[in-house]
Amino acid sequence: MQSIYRGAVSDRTERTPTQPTDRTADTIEWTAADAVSVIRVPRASDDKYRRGVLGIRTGSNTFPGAAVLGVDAAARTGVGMIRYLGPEVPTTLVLQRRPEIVTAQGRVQAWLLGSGMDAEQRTDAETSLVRSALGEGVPCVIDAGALDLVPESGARTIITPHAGELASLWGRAGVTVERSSISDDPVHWATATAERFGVTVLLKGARTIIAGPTTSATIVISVTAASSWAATAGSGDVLGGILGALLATNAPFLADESTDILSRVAATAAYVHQAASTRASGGGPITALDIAESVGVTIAELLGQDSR
Ligand SMILES: NC(=O)C1=CN([C@@H]2O[C@H](COP(=O)(O)OP(=O)(O)OC[C@H]3O[C@@H](n4cnc5c(N)ncnc54)[C@H](O)[C@@H]3O)[C@@H](O)[C@H]2O)[C@@H](O)CC1
Ligand SMILES: Nc1ncnc2c1ncn2[C@@H]1O[C@H](COP(=O)(O)OP(=O)(O)O)[C@@H](O)[C@H]1O
Repeated sequence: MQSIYRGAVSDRTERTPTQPTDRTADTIEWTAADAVSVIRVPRASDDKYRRGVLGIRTGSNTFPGAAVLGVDAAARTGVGMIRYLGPEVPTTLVLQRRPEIVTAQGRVQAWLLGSGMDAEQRTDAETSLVRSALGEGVPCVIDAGALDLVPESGARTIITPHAGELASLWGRAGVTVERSSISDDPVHWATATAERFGVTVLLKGARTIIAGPTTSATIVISVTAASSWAATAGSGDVLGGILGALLATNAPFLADESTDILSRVAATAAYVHQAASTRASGGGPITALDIAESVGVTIAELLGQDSR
């Protein structure tokens, strides 16, 4: 497999990612080395803008915590800047937790949209702000309460539903499918969703499945959690932040729609999330914020293993 990063970013990313070996059926299990090949290490010539700016429209006055969790996770994944542009209550909480966050509008290289939103309660103004982000043409992550807008999204979109949210997405498209059917056959449903909606799908669960829209090069990737302590409220909001940051920092490489780059970035986010969960857990219970807080050191360990 040829690295799409060849000669592009840093010494670390100029190598060819490992050829995945753990194939079962048509699915590849993502490895630490695969994940490292997608993590962009800053260079001396970088500044905050060159590293990538992530725009985040998440949270609501009902679910402000989701915004805090996603922002914190994104910041710890390593991104040049985060612009958080949400309602008043989450904005206050985000700034209390992370004073580094910029709340002014401006250019971004990727968007994270929807965690902690409720599509039923979203105001027209909020909906049009999400639509406007989707229309900018930069890569987007669509989660939770913005998933109803997937039919309006562009090709460079990654959606991050759990099985229930995916069942609702199909229901809105006129196809009734039970949540349990999706959980029973996530590879089928992730693939079918990618084809039907023309987006990259990260279907969350104990075994997370990533599938891209149909091309001859399409691969289906799985990321299997080492334990299930991450099945806790807000854990998916943390994943959204990790993914958004990885998208923003990989923005220069995302223009080529003929590659599986979006799937690789999504798989890396799921890998970092499960590795951070494992590290934070140490075999015991964790909170979503524990996962976010262990992301930085988890990435450091992944990069360190790679250099040995
Ligand atoms: N701290 C926060 O602000 C959090 C916000 N969150 C946000 O909350 C929103 C809703 O996400 P969800 O995935 O929870 O919602 P969903 O609407 O996807 O799923 C709710 C489903 O769970 C079922 N359910 C509810 N309570 C149950 C119970 N006690 N036992 C069994 N089933 C039950 C409901 O019938 C429904 O089918 C999203 O926007 C999400 O991002 C969540 O991520 C949790 C943390
Ligand atoms: N049984 C499980 N074992 C391991 N990880 C899980 C399990 N169930 C869910 N997860 C992971 O936890 C996260 C849950 O996300 P989500 O369902 O969106 O929760 P929330 O909306 O509360 O943030 C996802 O990353 C998912 O892959």
